[in-house]
Amino acid sequence: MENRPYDAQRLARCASEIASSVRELSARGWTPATSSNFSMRLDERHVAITVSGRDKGRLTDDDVMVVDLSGSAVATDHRPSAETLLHTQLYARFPDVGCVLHTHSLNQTVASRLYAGAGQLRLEGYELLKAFNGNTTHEAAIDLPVLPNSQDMHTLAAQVDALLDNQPVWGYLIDGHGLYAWGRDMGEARRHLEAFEFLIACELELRRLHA
Ligand SMILES: CSC[C@@H](O)[C@@H](O)C(=O)COP(=O)(O)O
Ligand SMILES: [Zn+2]
Repeated sequence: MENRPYDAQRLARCASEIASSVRELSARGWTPATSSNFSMRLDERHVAITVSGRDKGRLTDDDVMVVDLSGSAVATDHRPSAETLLHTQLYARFPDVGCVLHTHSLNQTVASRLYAGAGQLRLEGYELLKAFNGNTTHEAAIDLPVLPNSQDMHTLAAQVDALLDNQPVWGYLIDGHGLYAWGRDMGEARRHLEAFEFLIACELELRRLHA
């Protein structure tokens, strides 16, 4: 058996968890045209992440590879997600982060366009705010940041770093692009992702109704 610098059994479990979760999210239409990327922490130095360009609706365990915290591929010739740096920066900065999910749903993308000027979308007064750690009441508010898009990952990562310096957040939108959300494990990251998606949809619907 080859000697790998990470636990191969943990990789197998994470790859399976990522692939099945991603297929579910894809079935909801949140990952059009091969977009979106997903990862889980393997250990202090390694991350399991989706291979770049794969069809997320048909994702298999083999479409998940390993990178180190600088984003370099480990023990594989596969190319990691083009947005790997946006994942690894969270793992490097927060030892508690165990899973990062990035999707391109219609609601996320439309909201990112509408609120890019304001730089954030305020989510306030919703029972579902309790899906985020630390919130115990609907009488709360979360400002979901909206960052300018860039094809230069270092530019994007610098914007995210500045954001994380200023406030505790569980996710952010990128203008015309999509949503990043994370948590301590897949369950928590999905809860955050689904809560953001639902609350964003509520805000868009209220705008449509001019409420
Ligand atoms: C198919 S366009 C979307 C990509 O540019 C990117 O934003 C994305 O989410 C997926 O990139 P990937 O390299 O497959 O992880
Ligand atoms: Zn993307």
